[in-house]
Amino acid sequence: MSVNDIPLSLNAEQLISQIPGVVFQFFRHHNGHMSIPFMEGAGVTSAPIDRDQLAEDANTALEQLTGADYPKLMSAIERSAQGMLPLATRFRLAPPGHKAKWIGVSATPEPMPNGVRWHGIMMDISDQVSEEQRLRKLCDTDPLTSLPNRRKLMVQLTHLASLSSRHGTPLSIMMLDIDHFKHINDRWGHLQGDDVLKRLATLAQSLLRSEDMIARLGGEEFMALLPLTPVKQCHQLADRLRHQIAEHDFGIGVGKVTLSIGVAEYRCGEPIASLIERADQALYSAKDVGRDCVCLLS
Ligand SMILES: Nc1nc2c(ncn2[C@@H]2O[C@H](COP(=O)(O)OP(=O)(O)OP(=O)(O)O)[C@@H](O)[C@H]2O)c(=O)[nH]1
Repeated sequence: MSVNDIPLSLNAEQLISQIPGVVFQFFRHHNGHMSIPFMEGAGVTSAPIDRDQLAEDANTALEQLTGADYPKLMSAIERSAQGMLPLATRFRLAPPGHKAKWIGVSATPEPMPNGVRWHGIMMDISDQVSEEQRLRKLCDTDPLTSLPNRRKLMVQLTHLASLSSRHGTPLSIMMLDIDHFKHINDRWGHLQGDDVLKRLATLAQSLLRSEDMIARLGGEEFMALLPLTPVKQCHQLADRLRHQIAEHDFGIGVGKVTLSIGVAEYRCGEPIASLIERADQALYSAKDVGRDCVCLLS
């Protein structure tokens, strides 16, 4: 008997109940009313689903989606309807008392006289999303200090500079470098040097606001981004940070770890490289005038 002779043991309905996902039909009326007239399958949520209710009205259920997921899903539906393009998006499903899951949706639109109808599938993609998040974190994080790395900082700086240009709001940066770090390594060993970097990262982060970002650029060099902060305030903050570091015992005695800091403020529309260059020059000046100080180039 060939493979083709083996009778199919499942009909379409039985098959759908076996797949790890949901097959659905979604309808959006021209007046905005939404419904899910057909939905079969499993594995998307362990919470009970009122299919009759969804067949009547899906608006109420969709409005329960968390955070930005509802507007994101609505705009994906709108784009798909406008261009008759495939719908492909994801959202979080967090029914009360049940584990939150990431659901991936993929559907094809079809114009109808009174609206648009989609046929598609939904699947639990929670494992895939947490793997993506783990890899993204790995790409963006300095492994020693757990601070954001240079790559993450440049993305954030680009974003903040564009906001600052658009709204005319201040943005300052600090370039920080540990003084004579080579001596610390030579005198107390590399492991102790690593420990200084880790403790300094934690301390500096605790002294900044949650909307600020401090990143490790590499070696003993760090950069902090301070949105909505004019350079005068940034200078004061840098000085406070410098003091706290100098007075802290990093396990090798008070006063053994000091920072030189260069500060600069973003000039509306300037290239990011030139802002960094000014902060860098200010840092060189701080080193030149004797270290353990903050410099600003006018
Ligand atoms: N422990 C440790 N040391 C590092 C790490 N990355 C870079 N270094 C060391 O940091 C030292 C930096 O030395 P330099 O560039 O001469 O700077 P410095 O000694 O701080 O001198 P100034 O910046 O001029 O005050 C070198 O000895 C590097 O080996 C790290 O991840 N861990």
